[in-house]
Amino acid sequence: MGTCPTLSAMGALLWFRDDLRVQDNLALLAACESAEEVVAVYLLDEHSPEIRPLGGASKWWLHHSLKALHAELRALGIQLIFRTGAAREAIPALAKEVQASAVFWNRRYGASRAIDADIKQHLHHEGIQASSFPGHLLFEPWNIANKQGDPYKVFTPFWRACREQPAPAYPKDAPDPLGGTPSDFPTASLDQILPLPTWPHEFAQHWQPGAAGAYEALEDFLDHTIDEYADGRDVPALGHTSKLSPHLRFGEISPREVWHAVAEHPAHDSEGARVFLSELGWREFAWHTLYRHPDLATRGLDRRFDAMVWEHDPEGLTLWQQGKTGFGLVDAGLRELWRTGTMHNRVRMAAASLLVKNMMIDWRLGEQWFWDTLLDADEASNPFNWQWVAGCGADASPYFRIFNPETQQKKFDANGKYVNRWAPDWMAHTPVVDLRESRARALTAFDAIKGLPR
Ligand SMILES: Cc1cc2nc3c(=O)[nH]c(=O)nc-3n(C[C@H](O)[C@H](O)[C@H](O)COP(=O)(O)OP(=O)(O)OC[C@H]3O[C@@H](n4cnc5c(N)ncnc54)[C@H](O)[C@@H]3O)c2cc1C
Repeated sequence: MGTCPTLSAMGALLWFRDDLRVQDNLALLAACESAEEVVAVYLLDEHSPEIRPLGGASKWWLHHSLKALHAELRALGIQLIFRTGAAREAIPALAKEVQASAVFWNRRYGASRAIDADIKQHLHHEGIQASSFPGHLLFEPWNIANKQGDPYKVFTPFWRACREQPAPAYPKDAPDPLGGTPSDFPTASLDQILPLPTWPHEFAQHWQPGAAGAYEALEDFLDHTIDEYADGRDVPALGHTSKLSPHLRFGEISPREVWHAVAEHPAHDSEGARVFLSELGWREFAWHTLYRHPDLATRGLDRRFDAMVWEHDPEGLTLWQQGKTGFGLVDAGLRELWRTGTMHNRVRMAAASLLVKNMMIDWRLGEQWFWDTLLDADEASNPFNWQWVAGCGADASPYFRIFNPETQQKKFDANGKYVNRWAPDWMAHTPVVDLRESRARALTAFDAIKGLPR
């Protein structure tokens, strides 16, 4: 197509969002099957009110992930255009600019659904076909409900209901390359739309964004770790988890691919496989909860928590963010987070509990810090898990169950390997709270709201 200013009569626009892959990408397949020419776009939307602007760590990941996707699409004969703007205006305008006869995308499940619905309507009005496909979940949220047709509020029956569904669709291969060279529409550069943040010095030592990195992580997990997962997943120094979360977050691999890779593995009947799939179930539960509660990041599902009186403690928050709380496991986790863009799940729970329950700092402030620093931060799992720890979420840990960070350290890092790796100086910091007193204070605060309506 060379420098052709528009697509041919049967050209399609493919809109990438949280699905940065060519394998098992239903929108990409449909576009390639139905159109003679395809042009793709990634729109960085920081303007639409329904969109939560990405945190710094996520931008680092996204930059590298889009670079990898750009090359993969080129090999298929598809140009990936980079733009910025509010999607309601930018996508229909781009569809017109390239004279696309159809626009394809994979679904989103948070507040941004409203944007997609508006755009679909607008495009139809303009005589442009708009088609959406199952996105980054195993089961569409509207298909999982209890006998009364209500969404599940507790994980075990939710996951049982999911497992009773037909297995998630078998993953599809990438399409064959389209004939011809990719188009040459005007595009911003990746550096323009997503300049790399300067602070993540170490991320590249730990991560390889893009589908190749995702498949490597999956293979490594299946070859070496799945057998150890059930017991090892709770021990931060072992690293016996899949490290798939940022890859899943940006859709470089689909959960269907992960599901079927486990199902086909010789260990598919093992405890490790069962527990691992149920962790994918928690991811699913978080997204299904967001689907019903798009305000998950700002309001506790348990409305009693609207009345909770939190401490105003900016200094305490800073000490926590910097990993200087004087509690080894928590400090190690927060420094691991800053340096590598991740934190082990067990430590996330202990760190969040110290902030919310012992320090009595609003869970939303911790959630925002994780949003900015986690590479896997997503709009469902992050607030869902913060609410879980705080005691106001779905199937949450009750407010009165307060993690003791010292006991957690003794239990899950008995030899000190993890703490010494990330925060060897932790003892130099004065503990930010007295554990016994702060626990009593938290319980009193909960007593004050527990009689209110949920
Ligand atoms: C306070 C807090 C905040 C969190 N924020 C996020 C977040 O923003 N994004 C995120 O993906 N996970 C989040 N988690 C969940 C969990 O810590 C990470 O998914 C996990 O540590 C990622 O490592 P892994 O890929 O090696 O996980 P594995 O143990 O290998 O699990 C496999 C996959 O299951 C999913 N998963 C596992 N546990 C959970 C869970 N509790 N909730 C949702 N999905 C889960 C992830 O996609 C993960 O990649 C949070 C947990 C806590 C306690």
